[in-house]
Amino acid sequence: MDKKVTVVGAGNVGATAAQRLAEKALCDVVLIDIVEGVPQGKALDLTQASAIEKHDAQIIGSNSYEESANSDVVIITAGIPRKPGMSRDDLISTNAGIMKNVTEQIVKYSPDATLIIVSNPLDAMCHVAYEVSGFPKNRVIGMAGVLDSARFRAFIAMELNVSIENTHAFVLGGHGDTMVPLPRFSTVSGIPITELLSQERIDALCTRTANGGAEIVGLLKTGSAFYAPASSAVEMAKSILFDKKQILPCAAYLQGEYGFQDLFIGVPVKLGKGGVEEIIEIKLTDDEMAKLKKSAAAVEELKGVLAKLK
Ligand SMILES: NC(=O)C1=CN([C@@H]2O[C@H](COP(=O)(O)OP(=O)(O)OC[C@H]3O[C@@H](n4cnc5c(N)ncnc54)[C@H](O)[C@@H]3O)[C@@H](O)[C@H]2O)C=CC1
Ligand SMILES: O=C([O-])CC(=O)C(=O)O
Repeated sequence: MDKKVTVVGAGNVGATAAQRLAEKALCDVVLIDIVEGVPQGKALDLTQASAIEKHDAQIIGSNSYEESANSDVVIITAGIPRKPGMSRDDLISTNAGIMKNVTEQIVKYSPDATLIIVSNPLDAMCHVAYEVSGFPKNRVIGMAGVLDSARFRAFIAMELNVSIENTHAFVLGGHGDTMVPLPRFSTVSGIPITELLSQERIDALCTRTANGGAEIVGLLKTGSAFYAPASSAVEMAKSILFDKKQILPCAAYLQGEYGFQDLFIGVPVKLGKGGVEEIIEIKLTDDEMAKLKKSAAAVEELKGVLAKLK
């Protein structure tokens, strides 16, 4: 294939993302992990499945980065997931070290790649990858808003008993407890949900969305969600690889947009061959802006934790 994506971390999110990339025949895939045998075993298993799934994507597993050379996109999922009772922020010290190490290796072999960061705490990990890579801001992007919006869409479809295909939703802000679902911009066939649901029900769906990750951690007990996270990262990769210019909520590095400076946070962006090709600034109400500021303050706090870890 003429496109190549490396997925770092061959665990739940990484292996599922590799499967989706290959089975959608989007690109060749290199799957990397530190655990010996795991990326190789999963790559071989996926290759054997391709006989039945009918695609020609090459899938290679490795413990080193040579095979990743010249990737168009790199999805970084390496790191530990949380367990019940933990917040994503509790992962910061372990995952910051892993993110630094992985990013150093990636840039050595794929200096022109666009990075899609998945590891948590997401917005803080974007800061680590951005600083360590030295990449321009348009080529370091965090996956969170696509997932959080997919959750919101699922809850809207369940509530109204309509096709999830008809739903659209926007969740902005950091990927933590303070994320900001935006009902005004969340629609069913173009109709804002504010026209279709009571404020009380909307509030309930927003709360469930903000707790969407924790709800699944509570059910799984041994780790966190991975099917929808993998789908979300692949959706972003597809828009970049095929220059689709989709407008998706992603963590992007803001330099003045929405009034924030030097901060990764979820906002609507245009994703194409150039990575983040545009940050879309929508006019928010005072209440929405206050929520976004609160969410930004939580990310700022994590930036402070990162500075102390150095
Ligand atoms: N941004 C988001 O919306 C989401 C983020 N996540 C985060 O993604 C991360 C991965 O989650 P899962 O795949 O469920 O975890 P997992 O434990 O199944 O997989 C993580 C993999 O990373 C590998 N790894 C650890 N250190 C590494 C290193 N230095 N180099 C290469 N590989 C390394 C591990 O061996 C493991 O196979 C977690 O931090 C989780 O919190 C998960 C879901 C959604
Ligand atoms: O909840 C977690 O720890 C994993 C994650 O970010 C999500 O599923 O939204």
